[in-house]
Amino acid sequence: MASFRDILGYFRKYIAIALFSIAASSFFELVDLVVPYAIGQILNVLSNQPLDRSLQNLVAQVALLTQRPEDRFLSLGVLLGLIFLVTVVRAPIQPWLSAWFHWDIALRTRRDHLHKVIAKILTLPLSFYDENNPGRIASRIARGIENHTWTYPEVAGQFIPKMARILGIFVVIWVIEWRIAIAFFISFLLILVFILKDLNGLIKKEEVLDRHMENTQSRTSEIITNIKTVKAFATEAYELDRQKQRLERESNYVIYRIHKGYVDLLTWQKTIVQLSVFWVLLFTLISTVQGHISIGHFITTLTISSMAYSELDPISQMAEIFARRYASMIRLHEFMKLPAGTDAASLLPESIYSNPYKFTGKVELRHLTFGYNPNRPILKDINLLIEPYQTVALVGRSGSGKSTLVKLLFRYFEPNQGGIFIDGENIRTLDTAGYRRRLAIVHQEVDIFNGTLLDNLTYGNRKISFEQIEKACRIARVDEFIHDLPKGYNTIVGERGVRLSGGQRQRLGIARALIVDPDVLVFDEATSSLDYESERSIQLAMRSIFGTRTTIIIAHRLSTIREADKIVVLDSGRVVEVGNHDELLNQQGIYHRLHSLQETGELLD
Ligand SMILES: Nc1ncnc2c1ncn2[C@@H]1O[C@H](COP(=O)(O)OP(=O)(O)OP(=O)(O)O)[C@@H](O)[C@H]1O
Repeated sequence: MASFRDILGYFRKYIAIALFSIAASSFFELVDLVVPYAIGQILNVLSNQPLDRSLQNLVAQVALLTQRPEDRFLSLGVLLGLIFLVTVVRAPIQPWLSAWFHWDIALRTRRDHLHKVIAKILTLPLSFYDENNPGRIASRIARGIENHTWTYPEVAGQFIPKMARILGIFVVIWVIEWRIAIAFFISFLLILVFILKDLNGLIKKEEVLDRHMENTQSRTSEIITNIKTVKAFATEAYELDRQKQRLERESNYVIYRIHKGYVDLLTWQKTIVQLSVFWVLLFTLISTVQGHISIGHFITTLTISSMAYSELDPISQMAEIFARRYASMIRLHEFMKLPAGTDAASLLPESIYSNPYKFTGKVELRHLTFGYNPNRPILKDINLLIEPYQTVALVGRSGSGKSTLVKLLFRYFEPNQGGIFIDGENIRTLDTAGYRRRLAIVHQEVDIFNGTLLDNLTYGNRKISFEQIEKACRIARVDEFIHDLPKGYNTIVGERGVRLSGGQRQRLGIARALIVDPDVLVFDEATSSLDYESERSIQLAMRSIFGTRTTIIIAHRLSTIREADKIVVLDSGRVVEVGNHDELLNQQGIYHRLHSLQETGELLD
C-alpha cells in the first residue's frame, strides 16, 4: 500500500529549494505577529505603562544613534517603524520568496510526473490495456496529476507556515503568561486530534468514491468509443439510465457518507473553537485583573490567540481538501508502481542504436507453448521453420491461436515453454526495441495518427528519403488514391483530417510497414474486412512484396494465400497441416474443408 512518504518522494529532486521556500513562508507568518505585539506596546505607551525590556533596550539604542531624548514620541516612532518594516517593506519581497517557489516546484514536479506517467503508459504490458479501458486510465491519471499539482502550494505555502504561526503564537503567549499558554495549547491539541481522527475515516471513503467515479468515466468513454453500436442497437435510453443510476449512487455516497462527514466535522470544530476562544478570554482577563499582565499584554494575547483560532478554519479546510485529494494521489502512485511488462521496449532515444540488428529473416519456433493463463495453453508445442524470404500463411478456425502466435513473435508475451529464434538467436536474448524495429505488421484495423499522410507513412522510420517513400507507396498502391487527396502527401488525415476508407487505410498500413524495410513482415487478416475491389488491390500489393523478405500472413480468405510457399494450419493451438496450397488440397484435411467452404459455400464432410 502506498503511503504519504511515496507522494513526498515526487518532490525529492527539489528538496533544498522546497525547504528554503517553506522556511521563508513560515518566517513571514511569524513576522506578522510583530503587529499585534507592537500595538499592545503602543497601548502601554499611551496608558503610561512601561515597554517590555527588550523594546526599552531597542529604544535606548535608537536614542543613542539619533541623539534624541528617550521619550514616548521616540518609543512610538520605533514601534511604528517596526510595523512599517514587517508590513509595507516585506510586501513586495514575500511573493518572490514564497509563492514563486511553491508554484515553480509544483509545476516542475507536474512536468516530471507526467513524463514518468507517459513512460509508464509506454511500458505497461498489453494485458493491462486488455483489462483497463482508456477512459479508466485517463481518468486515474488526470485526477491524480491535478490533485498532486494543486496540493503542493497549499501544503508548502499555507498549511506548514500556518502551523508555524500557531507555534509562534504559543511561544509569544508563553512569554507573556505561561498559564494562558497552557490553556491555549490544550485547546489546540484537542481540536487537531479531533480533526485528524475524523479525516482518517473520510480519506477511506474518498477512496471508495474515487473508484465509483472511475467506473462511471470508464463507461462514458466506452459509450463514446462504441457510439456506432449504441446507436445501431438503439440502446441510448438504456445507456443513459445505467449512467444515471451510477451517478445517483455516486452522489448519494458523496452527500450522505462524505459531505455529511465534513459538515459534522465542521460543526464540532466550530463549537470547540468558540469554547476555546472564550476559555482563553477568561484566563487572560483573570490574569489582568490579578495584575499578572499589563493592558497591552491583555490586548496582545487576545489578538494573537484569536489570530491562531481564526487560522484553524483555513487549516482544517486545507486538511479536508487534502483528504479529498489524497486517495487519487495514492491511486496514481499505485499506477506508477505497476510493473513494466516483460515486453517493455527500452525508452532510450533511437540515436543510441548505432549498431541496429539486421536479420536474414529465418524464423524458427521450437516447442512453443503458451497460454494467457498458463494453465490453459492456447498454443501447444508448436514447431515451425520459416526460411528467409519465404511467405508463410497461418490459417485455422477463429480462436485457433494465429494472432497469439504473432503476439509472441513481437514479444508482447513470453512463451511458457520453448522459444522463438531469429537467425538462430532466441528473441528473448535480444534488445526488445532493436528487435522489433526489424519487424513490421499490418493490422486489420490500421491505426491512423492525427497528422499528415506523410507523418503517418514515416511513423516507423523518419529518416527515409522521399524517393523511397514514393517507391513504397507505389508497391502498396497508395499512389492510386494519393492524387485524390487535397494536398497529396501533406493532407491531414485522421481525427481532425480527411477520413480514409478501409482499403486506403490498409494500403497506408502496408506502405508504412515497407518504409521500415523490415526483415519480417506480418499481415494480420489484412483483407478480411474489405470489398472485392479493395481486396484485389491489396492482394496485388502483397503479391509484389512476396519474396522480397520473410512474410507471414494470417488470412481468413484463402484466396490471399494461394501463392504462399508454406501454409500452416492451426487447430486448437496445434499445427495440424503444413504444405503449399496444392499439397494441402491433396491431403483432404482441414485446409481442404476450409477451401471448399469458401469456394462453394458448402461444408464438405
Ligand atoms: N489478451 C487475451 N487474454 C486472454 N485470452 C486471450 C487474449 N487474446 C486472445 N485470447 C484467447 O486466445 C485464443 C486464441 O485467440 P487468437 O486471437 O490468437 O485466435 P485467432 O486464431 O487469431 O482468432 P481469429 O481468427 O478469430 O482472430 C482465443 O480463445 C481467445 O479467446
